[in-house]
Amino acid sequence: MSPKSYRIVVLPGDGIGPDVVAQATRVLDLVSETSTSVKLILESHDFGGCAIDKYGEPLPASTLTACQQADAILLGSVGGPKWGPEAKVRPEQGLLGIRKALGLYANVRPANFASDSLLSYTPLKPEIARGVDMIVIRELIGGLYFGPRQEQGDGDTAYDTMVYSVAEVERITRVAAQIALAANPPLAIHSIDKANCACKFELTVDHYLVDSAAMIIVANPKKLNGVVLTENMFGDILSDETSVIPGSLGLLPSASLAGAPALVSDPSFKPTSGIYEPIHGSAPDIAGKGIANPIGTILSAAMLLRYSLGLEKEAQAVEAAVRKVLDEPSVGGYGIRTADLQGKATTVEVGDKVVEVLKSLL
Ligand SMILES: NC(=O)C1=CN([C@@H]2O[C@H](COP(=O)(O)OP(=O)(O)OC[C@H]3O[C@@H](n4cnc5c(N)ncnc54)[C@H](O)[C@@H]3O)[C@@H](O)[C@H]2O)C=CC1
Ligand SMILES: CC(C)CC(=O)C(=O)O
Ligand SMILES: [Mg+2]
Repeated sequence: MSPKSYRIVVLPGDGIGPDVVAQATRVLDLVSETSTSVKLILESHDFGGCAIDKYGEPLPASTLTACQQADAILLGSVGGPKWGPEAKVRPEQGLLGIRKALGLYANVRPANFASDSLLSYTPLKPEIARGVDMIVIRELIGGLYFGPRQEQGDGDTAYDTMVYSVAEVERITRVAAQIALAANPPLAIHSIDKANCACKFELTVDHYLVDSAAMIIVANPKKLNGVVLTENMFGDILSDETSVIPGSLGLLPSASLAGAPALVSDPSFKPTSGIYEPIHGSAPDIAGKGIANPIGTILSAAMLLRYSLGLEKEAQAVEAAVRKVLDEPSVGGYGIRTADLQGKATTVEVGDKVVEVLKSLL
């Protein structure tokens, strides 16, 4: 039987985006070369600040069309000082625009990558960081980032509004419940600043206000183990905060989906398109230096293999390769970590090692 072809649109974006994406595409290319059942066809498109420079807009129609037709999308990051707050058009508008256009309301951000070997990099006490296992479920196309806003009077007053319909709250709550129920035993749901409707499911649900939740994430994060369900801006802020637990913003991946992630173990499994990206931004302070940590993007590629292509075995192999590279400093004879984890390795060297280890696992 000829291999099944999947079309992956790659949006490297700005700043460190192209560097970290280049390492994740090496991983996808290796999966494609090794597999007898699938072939991944990767194609890059302009998106973000680099698209503004070329076409005057961050999300050109050709990029959007390619994304609409893709089986999955891998994204780096967009933005930077060149297109700052004073700019007429901003890269971030393209990011919000593509999420909205593709209806990707469910952003899944696992913050469960801490391991004993990473504990020395977290600023938290090891006993506080050890054993944290939470998944942030962030509503992605509503709330403050999309509500009406306006300047008033002579510009000395302005408003932004956080708007949610009951239907929007219910659908993201359903995703959180499905993720919680897919685990055995089911995970607890911690709803941050929402009165929700998970009572229809046999699940433990508790509620926190966002200010105290922000404190708990660093003071006693295990209290939030399970699914952390929250709205768009709170999820954006809290998920960056969760990266303190494994030790770096460069480590954490995400999937943005138009529903609950499908699981291959479910007999009704149906792959779904989505955007896969690290949770960090374009990191202008280290852009161009070749030292960005590519792990969050490589782990995003693993999520892509799992949720959009149904390649669970390959996804696990990528995750295992990353674990080996981070957790076993003896692999290759030196600790392969970038500067954010107090290492000396370049972005490419980390990619080299992940690819080398992955070859032995696929
Ligand atoms: N999804 C996206 O494309 C996102 C874009 N942005 C945009 O990125 C730009 C920069 O935003 P910042 O507030 O500086 O946040 P940022 O996430 O880009 O960087 C925050 C800090 O984390 C470090 N960092 C981030 N990723 C890293 C990695 N992979 N390896 C090592 N260190 C890493 C940076 O060097 C910086 O010190 C802005 O224009 C912002 O709007 C921000 C977040 C998400
Ligand atoms: C433009 C921002 C909302 C991007 C961001 O920080 C994110 O999605 O995490
Ligand atoms: Mg963010």
